[in-house]
Formats: sequence, C-alpha cells, structure tokens
Amino acid sequence: MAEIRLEGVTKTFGSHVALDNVSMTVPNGSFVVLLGPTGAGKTTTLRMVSGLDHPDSGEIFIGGLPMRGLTPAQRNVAMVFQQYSLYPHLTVRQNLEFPLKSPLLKTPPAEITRKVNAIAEVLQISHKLDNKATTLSGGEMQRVSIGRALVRNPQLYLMDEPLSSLDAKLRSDLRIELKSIQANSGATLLYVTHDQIEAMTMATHVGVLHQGRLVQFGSPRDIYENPVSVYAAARLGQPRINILPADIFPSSPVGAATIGLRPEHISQGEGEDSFVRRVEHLGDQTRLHLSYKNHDLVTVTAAHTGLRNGDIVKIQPNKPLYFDADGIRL
Ligand SMILES: Nc1ncnc2c1ncn2[C@@H]1O[C@H](COP(=O)(O)OP(=O)(O)OP(=O)(O)O)[C@@H](O)[C@H]1O
Repeated sequence: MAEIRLEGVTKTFGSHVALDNVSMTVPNGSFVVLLGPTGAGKTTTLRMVSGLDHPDSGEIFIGGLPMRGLTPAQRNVAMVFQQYSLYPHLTVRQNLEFPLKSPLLKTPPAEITRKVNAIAEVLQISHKLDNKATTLSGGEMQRVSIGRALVRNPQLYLMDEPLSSLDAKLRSDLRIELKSIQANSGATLLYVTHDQIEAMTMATHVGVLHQGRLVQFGSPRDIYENPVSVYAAARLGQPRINILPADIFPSSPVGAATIGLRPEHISQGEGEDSFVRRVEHLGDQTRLHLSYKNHDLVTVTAAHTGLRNGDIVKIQPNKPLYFDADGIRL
C-alpha cells in the first residue's frame, strides 16, 4: 500500500513561498502528474515526499505512515531526476545492478542478470551494457538512470522530468513503456513534467500547481473538459485553448469576461465570418489560424480541407467555457 498523502504542506525559501498549504492524495497504484510552469513548486513537492527536503509545516504520509524525520532511504522510494546521477566509473550493467546488490535485498545473481537484461531491453540500451557510463550520450545516461529506478521494483516512484533530455521518438516509446510498467506493477508514481502530452497520455490524475498552490486535481480528461480557471485550462491541450473576450460571440452569459474555446470546439460553416490567415497541414489533421473580429484563434479541420489562406469561413462556438475577470470558471 503506497498511497501518498500531503496534508497542508507549506515550504518557504527565505521570504518566497514555494509550497502554500498543499493537500493532495496520490492514490495507491495511480500515476499522478504534477503540471505547472517553471517555479510552480513541482520539484519542491517531490523533494518533500522523497525526504530530500522537509516541509516547514504540514505532514506527509506514505502508506498511511507519517514520514516526518525519516530519511530518503527509510522511505523506500525510487527517484529519477532530470539530471542523471550515475556512477561514472562503472559500466551500464554495473550501474543497473547496483540497487539490486543491496545487502538488504539478497537478490540471487541469476535474478539480477535477468532483471538487468529485461530493463535494458525496455530502455533500448542492451547494446551498451558493457560500456562505461561516461561514454554514453546524455539520452543514454538518462535511460540508465530510469532503469536503475525501475529494476528495484519499489512501491513508489518519484520522477522529475525523466524524459525531457530524450529525443522525440524515444520519448514517445518510453511514455508507453513507463505507463505499462506502472500499470502492470501496480506501483504508485508521482511524476513532474512541463509536457502536457506526457500528462494526457500517462496520468491517471493530474495535479495543477500555480505559485505553490494546488489549484486543481483530477483526471486529465476532467481537467481538460472542466478546468477551474483559465490557468488550469491552459495547462492541457495542444494547440492551446483559445481565450478570447466573451462578448465577441453572441449570447455570452452575465459576468463572463472571457470565453475559452478548445481548437476542436469551434464549428465551421455556421455563425459569423472569420478570415483564414494560415492553413497548416500536419498530415493527420489540418490547423486553421483564423482572425475573427481582430482576434487570432486556432482551430482544427479535415486533413484534406480545400480552404486556403485568405478564404472566409463562418465559425461559431461549440462547448464554450466561460471565465470571469479573474480567470475563474463561471
Ligand atoms: N533550495 C532553494 N532555495 C531557494 N529557493 C528555492 C529552492 N528550491 C526551490 N526554490 C524556489 O521555489 C520555487 C518553486 O521551485 P520548484 O523547483 O519546486 O519549481 P518547479 O515547478 O519544479 O519548476 P521547474 O519546472 O523549473 O523545475 C521557485 O521559485 C524556486 O526558485
């Protein structure tokens, strides 16, 4: 049982409040992604859970037990950070074996070899097992760092942007692998990223952090469809949600300052005229960059649309989200 619970966790650095009274439950077996721009408090949250740093106030529980005073080792969590941390003088195999050779674990040698080979295969580094860590590229080192956490099979993983240094192809392969490793092992994973695709594809839950406060916690779908604010809405979705003055479309409700329209929530063919500024063919879909009453917006259309730059197309909102002057959802 490795549920993580934060209760009123606050952390300040000097006069700067990095975490402001954060309460959150990461359910056992879930894959929770913390999202937010730089400085939102994501890494600080992970460091508090890992035991590398300590809250000024509030409590952290893992598996129902209070963690106050316990070291990272006593918390038995596996961590992967943005910066790989390998033993440079050891080979890749020795680096991967290292966590399994802990005297506490007493893993039989054949089992160690089996696990290391299996994880190397998943991470596509089998051909580098006998190389010294120092001879690897940055992306390879990061894969070994991830591998070192995964071989241990702990109940809880903490990962801080583990895929950010990898190229696009490997990142998308590893998204699928990480998700299936987590789903099959039943481990709990708390994961920090800026990358909303990672959040949408891997997370069972997303926590949105804003200036040290947890502003929304829910399934990726829930946050995508029912964001509590403009800020939360803008964390998920590529292209980003269009945020426009509410009154440029007919029938905006009282109190609405802005209207939020996901690109796929703009109907074409009815409504009022917009001007096609740019048609962007992406293969599986086409993006339209439109100008509507002097405001720019982006929508998607059929891959083989006949529309061209300079055309006029009628548009109207479909599934609009309305926000007040403070950006809070109405
Ligand atoms: N050791 C520290 N000393 C002083 N300030 C710190 C320290 N660690 C974090 N902070 C500050 O706390 C705030 C939150 O930092 P944190 O690293 O948690 O953000 P983040 O959301 O992880 O950002 P990033 O995406 O850039 O990693 C930032 O303003 C940061 O400057």
